[in-house]
This record gives sequence, C-alpha cells and structure tokens, in this order.
Amino acid sequence: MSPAPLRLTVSDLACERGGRAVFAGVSFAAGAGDLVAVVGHNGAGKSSLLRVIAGLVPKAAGSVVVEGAETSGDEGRPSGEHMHYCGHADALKPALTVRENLAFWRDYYGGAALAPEDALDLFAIEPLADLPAAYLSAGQKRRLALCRLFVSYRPVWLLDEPTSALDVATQARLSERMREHLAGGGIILAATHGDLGLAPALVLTIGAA
Ligand SMILES: Nc1ncnc2c1ncn2[C@@H]1O[C@H](COP(=O)(O)OP(=O)(O)OP(=O)(O)O)[C@@H](O)[C@H]1O
Repeated sequence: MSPAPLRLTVSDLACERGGRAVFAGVSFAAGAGDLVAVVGHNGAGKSSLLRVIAGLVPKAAGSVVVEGAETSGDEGRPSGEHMHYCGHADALKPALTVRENLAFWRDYYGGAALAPEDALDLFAIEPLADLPAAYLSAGQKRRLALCRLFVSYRPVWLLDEPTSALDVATQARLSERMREHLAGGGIILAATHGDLGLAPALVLTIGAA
C-alpha cells in the first residue's frame, strides 16, 4: 500500500495569551511541497500561531492534524513530534560548543539525518565548531539554530522570522535549503515580514490587515 501523502490540517484554531484572545477561527491546509507564508502586523499573533501548532502554547479551540508523516512510523504521536520549530530565541546551550549543541539536539530529537559535521557545512559554520555557543554573533547563532533542522528529519518546519540576523549570502543558502526540503516532500510554515526568496503556495494573514 502506498503511504498517505503528507498533509497538515489546521481547523478553527484559536489562541489566548495572558487571558486575552490573540486569534480565532484560523483554518488552512498544506500538503507536501507547500510553503505557507504567515504574515500580519506586529503583535497580530504570527509567533503565537506557530507555537500553538508546535504544541508549545495550548490552543483555546480548534485542531492541528498531521497525516502521512511516515518518518515517525507511529500514528499515535502528537502532531508536534512531526515538526521542527525554530523560534526567535535560538534555544542554544551557551556553554556547549557549536558541535556539542548539534550533537545534543540530534540526541534529543532522535531520528538522525545529517551528522553534525555535515549540518555545520550547510550554513558555513565549521570554523566555529569548537567555540562555545555563547561566543557567537547573532547571525552565527541563527545559523547554528537553523542547522538543527538537519540533524534529525522532521517533515514539517515551523520557522519564525528565519532570515532575521542573516547576511544576504546566508539568506540565499537558507532559501536553497528550504527549496530542497519542499522538493523532498516537506511542508514549511514561515512567519515573516520580508522576502523568503521562494514563492509561497499560500499566504496566511493573521489579524486585521
Ligand atoms: N507569553 C505571553 N503572555 C501574554 N501575552 C503574550 C505572550 N506572548 C505574546 N503575547 C501577546 O500575544 C500577541 C501576539 O504576539 P505574537 O508574538 O504572536 O505576535 P507576532 O505577530 O508574532 O508579532 P511580531 O511581528 O512583532 O513578531 C501580542 O499582543 C503579545 O503581546
């Protein structure tokens, strides 16, 4: 039997933070190869949407369903386990070296994909491999955070302002990596105020225009 195609379905999703409604009634679906650009004004709820979809913030209503995520091989797993979330905070361990950070995340996520050495190569941070993450510049930290996407395979990527702090050459590298993930049958949701260097299949506007 051929595997079910990858599909992310978000239905009537609502979010409250600090006792206040942030958004409600958000519904969309994305399939293999789709880039969804999440746009909206500051404070509209783009980051909150990604965090709710990832399961990091509880939803006030609605549902998030991932189908056809064959990599896990386990239909009963929460949808967040099929996703990589890359937020504003780079979630690095400051005392660990660059290489140790990637080894940590590979062990934590499981389902190894690229070896840490090869992931470092993707964003040209091999020369920094033995430095503690605390010593990295903002753009270098962001590069390292993006390398985490590659040390274990997860089909759905949730990226919050992924190009922030990246120089132009690295933004182009990121676009290429995103293109490859989509071509391989993945799904990407990216909250952005700018250009991702790729044409989205869907532009999802959160909050009033
Ligand atoms: N931990 C929190 N507790 C209470 N309110 C919060 C919390 N985090 C975010 N909010 C509120 O939720 C709303 C949406 O914030 P969010 O960060 O999702 O917006 P955004 O669209 O990503 O904004 P930006 O474009 O500035 O990054 C804002 O009004 C914000 O103040």
